[in-house]
Amino acid sequence: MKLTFYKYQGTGNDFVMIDNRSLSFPKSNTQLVAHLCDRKFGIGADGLILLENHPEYDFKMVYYNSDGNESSMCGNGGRCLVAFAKHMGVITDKAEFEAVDGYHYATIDSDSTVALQMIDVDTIEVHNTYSFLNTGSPHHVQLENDLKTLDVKEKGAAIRYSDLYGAAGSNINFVSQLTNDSFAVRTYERGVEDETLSCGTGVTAVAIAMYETKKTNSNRVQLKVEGGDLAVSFEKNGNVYTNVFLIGPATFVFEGEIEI
Ligand SMILES: N[C@@H](CCC[C@H](N)C(=O)O)C(=O)O
Repeated sequence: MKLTFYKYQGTGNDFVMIDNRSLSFPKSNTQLVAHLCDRKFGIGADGLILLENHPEYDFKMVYYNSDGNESSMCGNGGRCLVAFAKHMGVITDKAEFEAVDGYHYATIDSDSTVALQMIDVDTIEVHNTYSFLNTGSPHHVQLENDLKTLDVKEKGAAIRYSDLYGAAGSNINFVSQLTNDSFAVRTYERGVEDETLSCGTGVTAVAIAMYETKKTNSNRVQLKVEGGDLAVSFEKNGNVYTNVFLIGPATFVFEGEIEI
C-alpha cells in the first residue's frame, strides 16, 4: 500500500505530515512511525504529525517523536501543521486546533511565518544551575559559557537520563546570552534522543526562564537556534505567563509516496 506524505521543516526541526482526516493511518503502529522517520531507511524526520478532523476546531494535531511514540506538544511541529493545513485548504490565515496539551490559536502570513499560541505557564522551578518548566513539553534550561564546542548529545543524554527526571525524562536546553533580549539555544530532544536543529517548546521555555530569572527584561525574546531564528513573546500576569506566542518560519520541503 502506498502512503502519501508531505515533508515540512521549521528552523530545521523536520516533520513528516500525513492527512489523516479519513482516519486510515494505523496510529498505534510504533514501528511504522519510527520507520517513516528513519533517515536511512525511511523519509527522515524528527517527528511525524497527523492532521485530523475536530468536531469544534479547524483540526486536531497528533504528534509522534521519531522513536515512533506519541508524545507531548511540539511547538515547531504545530507551526508546520498550520502551514500544512493551509496547503490542504483546511484554513486560510488563522487556525484554531486541539493538540495533546489542549487548545491552540495560530496565524499564518503570506511568507509562511506562523505565530502559534502556546499554553499558559504558571509553574517554573528555579534551581541554582538550571530551571525546569513545562511549555507543553517538559524542559530543562541551563546556561553554558561555551555553547559552540558543547557535546549536546552526550551532556543532554546524561541529564535527560539522570535521577532528576526519572523514567519520563525531559528535553534539555543549553543557552548562551547574546544581548539583553536574545539568546543562542541548542537542544537535546527526548524521543529523538539527539540534538535537533531547533525545538519550539524548548525556546519558549528558554524565553520564559530567562525572563523569570531576570536575565532579560524584555517580553519579546529572540532565539538563535542551529537551524535559524525564532521569537517568543508573552505577558506576565501575576505568576502566570500568558499570551505566549512562538513565532517563526514553517516551510514545505517536498511531498511523495512511500510503500508501507
Ligand atoms: N521539537 C518539539 C518538541 C517535541 C516533543 C519532545 N521531543 C518531547 O517528547 O518532549 C518542539 O518543537 O517543541
